Amino acid sequence: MNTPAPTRPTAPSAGPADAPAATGTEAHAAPAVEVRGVTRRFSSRSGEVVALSDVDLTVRAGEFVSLIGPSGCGKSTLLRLIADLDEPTAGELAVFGRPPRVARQNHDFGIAFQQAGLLPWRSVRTNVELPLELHGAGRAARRARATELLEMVGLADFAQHLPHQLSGGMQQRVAIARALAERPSLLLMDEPFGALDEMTREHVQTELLRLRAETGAAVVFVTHSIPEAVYLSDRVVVMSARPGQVREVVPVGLGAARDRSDDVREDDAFFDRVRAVREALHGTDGTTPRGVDRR
Ligand SMILES: Nc1ncnc2c1ncn2[C@@H]1O[C@H](COP(=O)(O)OP(=O)(O)OP(=O)(O)O)[C@@H](O)[C@H]1O
Repeated sequence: MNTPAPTRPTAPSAGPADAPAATGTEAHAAPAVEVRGVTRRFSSRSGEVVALSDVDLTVRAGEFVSLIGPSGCGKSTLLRLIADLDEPTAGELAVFGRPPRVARQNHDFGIAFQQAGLLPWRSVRTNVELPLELHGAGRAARRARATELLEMVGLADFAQHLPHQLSGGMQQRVAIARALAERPSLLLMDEPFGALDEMTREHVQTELLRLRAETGAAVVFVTHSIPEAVYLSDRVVVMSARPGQVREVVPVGLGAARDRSDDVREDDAFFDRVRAVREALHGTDGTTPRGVDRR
């Protein structure tokens, strides 16, 4: 069961006009992601589910955008459409100006999901090398890139370990390193830190900000945590209960990712933005929707 559908949002604005300037190092003419009038219906024996209804969203190159909303409002569905793991019933999507399928073939994006999804029989190093191996990179190039990435995520000393010898947070860092292996200009992340304890989670959030500043990649990040969305993002896209629509877009403006230290979490500006996202989520009944975490 989901919370009752809220009233139709007033003028949801997720377009380029309100997006901050791209912060990435790589200049792209086209936005990282463009979603125009996207609807996704699922049919099953028990009837039809409208997961997304007429969604518009633009994510600029180098921008960090979080998607937050009640459980079942279509966040994962939207991410899967961007990643070419599914197709819309209506509407159009583009990744750097190209159809998602072409973007996938060009390795324009990397994906990290809640489960780190590492292959248990492969070492940390060879897990990170996997996408390069699948796409035909030579051994020396793979090794060099994996070494660089493991240093970047602070796991150079664990290259020979197997995944089960690492903590959950370390495994998630390996998954992020793997997602970055082919230098994607876009990272698609679906609750990547959802299974981590609070301290580890804050640590990997800070790490992700640093990596994002270093790589200049745009990020689309699905989360249930309001503070996580605020800490990480340039903008937070608040979605309504099913059928998922963009209810409101909250600009965060806590400064450039590379300058955002842990102390930001104690700032008045941070609490102010947390409150703004919470209010956008509340709907008409004043309660936090199911599946959204106030912590
Ligand atoms: N392959 C599918 N077949 C049928 N229904 C689906 C399918 N995928 C998603 N749905 C439905 O679409 C709706 C949106 O699902 P989705 O997983 O995108 O929501 P979500 O916002 O990511 O949820 P949560 O926050 O709980 O992870 C749900 O009602 C779900 O049951």
